[in-house]
Amino acid sequence: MVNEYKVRWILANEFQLIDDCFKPLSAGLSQDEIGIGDDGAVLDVPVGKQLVVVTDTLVKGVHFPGDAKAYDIAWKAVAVNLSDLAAMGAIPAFFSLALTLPDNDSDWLKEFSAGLKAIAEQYDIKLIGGDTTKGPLTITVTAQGWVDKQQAVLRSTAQPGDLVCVSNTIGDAAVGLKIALNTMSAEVLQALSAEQQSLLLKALHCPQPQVFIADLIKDYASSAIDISDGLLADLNHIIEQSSVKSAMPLQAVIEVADIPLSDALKNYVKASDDWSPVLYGGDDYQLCFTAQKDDFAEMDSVAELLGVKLTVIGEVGLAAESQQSKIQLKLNAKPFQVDKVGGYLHFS
Ligand SMILES: Nc1ncnc2c1ncn2[C@@H]1O[C@H](COP(=O)(O)OP(=O)(O)O)[C@@H](O)[C@H]1O
Ligand SMILES: Cc1ncc(C[n+]2csc(CCOP(=O)(O)OP(=O)(O)O)c2C)c(N)n1
Ligand SMILES: [Mg+2]
Repeated sequence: MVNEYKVRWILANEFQLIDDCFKPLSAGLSQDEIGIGDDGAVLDVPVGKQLVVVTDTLVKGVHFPGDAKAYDIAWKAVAVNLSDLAAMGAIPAFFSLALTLPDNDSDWLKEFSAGLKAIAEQYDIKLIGGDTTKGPLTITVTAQGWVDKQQAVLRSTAQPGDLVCVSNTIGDAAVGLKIALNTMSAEVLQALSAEQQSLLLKALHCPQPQVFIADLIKDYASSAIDISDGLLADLNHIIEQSSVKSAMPLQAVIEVADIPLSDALKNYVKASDDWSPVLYGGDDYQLCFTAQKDDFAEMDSVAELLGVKLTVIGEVGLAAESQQSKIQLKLNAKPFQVDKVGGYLHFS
């Protein structure tokens, strides 16, 4: 059945909205390609490459606070998708945008399209289409990228003896969320300078997807995942899927003290003795990957040239059959217990 509201919305606004806000982001396709304006986009696939397709949705109140800025919402909706592509070792090329809006607020849309433009320019990707409907604010982005044939990096190919590594720092966005939602005690908040608080909020609202190390991941990582649900939960996907694929019972032994923290997070952990944002906070959009020991030094030196810090936090090994958790945590070499291992769950 035709949705009356959608029809009204489309007739009144959609074409103007698309022309004004989104069509400019489609510029730069080749003469043979078709972007925004027809029933579908038509795109060339470079010779020798495979297409990698990812999609993620952001919902108001679930993925971002109700008072988040339109610019930041747009940035994050695209960033989380580029993060998935980077984890596959793929270079992003295009994205499409399914937008559900509660009303036609032109100031909000201008800000939203400025955020889209900023991230599209930063990572050289083109908007190739989408859909616009009326309803509770929800943004779904689908992104496409390329990887050399059969070189995509999977979650399921870690091997015993591999190092477990992460990019940059972990836990910033989860503590940023505590600041945004005002759920941190005044005492702990005092341990963070104003500048540190604003860096943590930036990590939450404007994550930097690790696009620039996608090629390195492709060339050196034995498996990879991006950290959206939390370090332990996402590493657990690598361990579980690699155990199935290799038909070996794998585990990861992680040294919590080696997990790279920003100065703000060091202050937070010191003041609160709470490791949960680091271990299962989520929203990091850093990469967690495994690599053979012999490959790490070379990979790390190239990453450094690209301005990305890589850190070894543990090692993959064989688990005892009786072992309950496939991730063993240590803090300064002593067994470290946490209340839960799970990360963010939508239906818990
Ligand atoms: N509604 C769905 N329909 C089909 N596949 C889905 C759906 N939701 C998730 N998936 C697939 O399940 C896998 C895991 O999804 P998810 O946990 O969202 O991964 P990520 O953290 O990388 O976004 C992915 O391959 C994803 O494409
Ligand atoms: C208002 C608000 N509450 C909670 C969070 C934390 N949060 C929401 S969803 C999520 C996990 C990532 O989202 P998901 O849809 O699971 O992404 P995917 O794993 O599919 O990439 C986290 C950490 C947030 N970012 N904003
Ligand atoms: Mg997803």
